[in-house]
Amino acid sequence: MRFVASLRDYGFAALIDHPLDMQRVRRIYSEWQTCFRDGGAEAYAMDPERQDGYFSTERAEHAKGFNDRDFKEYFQYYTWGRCPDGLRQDLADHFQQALDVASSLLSWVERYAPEDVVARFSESLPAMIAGSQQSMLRVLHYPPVPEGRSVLRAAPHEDINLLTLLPASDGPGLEILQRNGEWLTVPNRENQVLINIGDMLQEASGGYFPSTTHQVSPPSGDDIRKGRMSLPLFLHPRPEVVLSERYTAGSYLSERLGELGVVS
Ligand SMILES: O=C(O)CCC(=O)C(=O)O
Ligand SMILES: [Fe+2]
Repeated sequence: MRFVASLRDYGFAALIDHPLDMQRVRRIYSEWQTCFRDGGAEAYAMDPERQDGYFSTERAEHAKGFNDRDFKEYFQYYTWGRCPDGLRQDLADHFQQALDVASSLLSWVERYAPEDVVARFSESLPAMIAGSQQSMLRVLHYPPVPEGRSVLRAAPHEDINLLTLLPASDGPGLEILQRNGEWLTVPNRENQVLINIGDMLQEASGGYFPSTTHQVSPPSGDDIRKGRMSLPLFLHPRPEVVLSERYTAGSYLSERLGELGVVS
């Protein structure tokens, strides 16, 4: 099946035909753009313990191994977390719909993975994320690049979680690192949804599914003064889920968050 083959080869796959409401995604972009611009998110400053809320450009993570923070601001939404009232419904609805899609995708991954890889999974992949309180939706805004400054929008990194669902952004910039060491620009088709493997699925599959390095490059040419919005959903297993002999999802996550400069 081509979807699973692409995940195996690239760590990424694109879905064109899917049930996600992309009109809602575009509405989320426009309403949150306003919220970030008006300072409405600032009342929800991120909680270092719980990790929900608003991360300003000063609080944003830096990729593992990088000292400079990415030039971005974002809001981390959890089903149990804080959110401005008027913006909650769309996030909650999108979260639920994307979670359902992700569950189906994970069952495909399992169906088309080789037997010896499936035998490693301590439970079925959809069951790992079912009822998890750790899955998180991130409303991301990359501000226009200030004149004369060179910034990283998202430095090269791998996602920590099991699987990520990334609906089309409102602008280009995403690139993935190919096995030949060259960056590949991912076409930003309006209604597509990208799926990528995170480190936890790489760990649980004994490396069969690669967690591919990706980055968001700064804009150039006419786009230089444009901001960019995106909306990744990071699917996390329940903390007690055994990923491998070395890690549970919980032990893995706390080790990795320490590396991102977002927990004290
Ligand atoms: O903004 C994007 O397109 C990708 C964001 C991303 O890779 C991340 O937040 O982990
Ligand atoms: Fe990422």
